[in-house]
Amino acid sequence: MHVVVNAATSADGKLSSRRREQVVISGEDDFARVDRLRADSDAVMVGVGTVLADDPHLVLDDEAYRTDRRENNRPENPARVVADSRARTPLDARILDDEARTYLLVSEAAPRDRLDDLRAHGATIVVAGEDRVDLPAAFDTLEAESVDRLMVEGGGELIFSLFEATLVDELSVYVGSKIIGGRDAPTLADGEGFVETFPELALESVERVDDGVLLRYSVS
Ligand SMILES: NC(=O)c1ccc[n+]([C@@H]2O[C@H](COP(=O)([O-])OP(=O)(O)OC[C@H]3O[C@@H](n4cnc5c(N)ncnc54)[C@H](O)[C@@H]3O)[C@@H](O)[C@H]2O)c1
Ligand SMILES: Nc1nc(=O)c(N)c(NC[C@H](O)[C@H](O)[C@H](O)COP(=O)(O)O)[nH]1
Repeated sequence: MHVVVNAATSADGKLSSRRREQVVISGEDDFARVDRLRADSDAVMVGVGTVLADDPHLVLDDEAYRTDRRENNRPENPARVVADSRARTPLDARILDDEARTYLLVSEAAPRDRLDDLRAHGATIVVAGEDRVDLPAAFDTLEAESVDRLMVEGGGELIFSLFEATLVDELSVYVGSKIIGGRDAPTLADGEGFVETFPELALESVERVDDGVLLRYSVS
């Protein structure tokens, strides 16, 4: 599976404020680029922290992309994937509507009755890992479901885990021209952090977009 991580950070590397509420960092052109990336993917993934903070919809904005996918015998929208160890996704989350298929990756620690409720709201449950989602195992299941190209939209906890598990092939970061600050504000890669060996990136391109900079890296 090819995994592309995309995120928008402030100039000081934050994904949002210390209140963990969504901050709009991208401009119009960057959001259009994100929509294109989604359209080119079989599935779009976030962590449950992002579902709880932003309630994202994760479907395509541009009708032309939907039409194009339909004409190519693909689902109108990419599937949605949430890493959600304890099945905390709210039953009224926007990702549970019927506009796209939604996979919830959970661990064995997720309460059974909660999983039944989420299934009844249309979710496809994938159990992988004892206490936390075992991402490599869950990705094998997604691959068996024809997810060959996965786009990850954050947040920082999930992105760190993906780098830790060496699952990332490409990273694009839009760096917007604002400062958010806050030692507890989420950054691009949170988690435990690396201390001895660090994932190395190869810078592929640098481009001015809106009022910021788009950095594209491949991961060796
Ligand atoms: N600017 C951006 O591009 C952008 C993108 C997405 C999110 N955000 C912001 O990021 C914040 C949310 O990020 P976050 O880091 O709190 O949450 P997150 O979205 O990274 O979700 C983390 C949660 O995922 C679950 N999870 C399950 N298995 C996991 C695993 N193996 N590794 C890691 N997590 C696993 C855990 O419950 C964990 O708490 C919000 O404030 C949101 O607004 C910004
Ligand atoms: N590219 C990008 N630029 C931003 O400035 C920003 N705040 C996000 N945040 C990502 C987060 O996951 C959002 O919640 C989804 O981008 C919302 O997606 P929807 O429009 O609801 O489909 N992403």
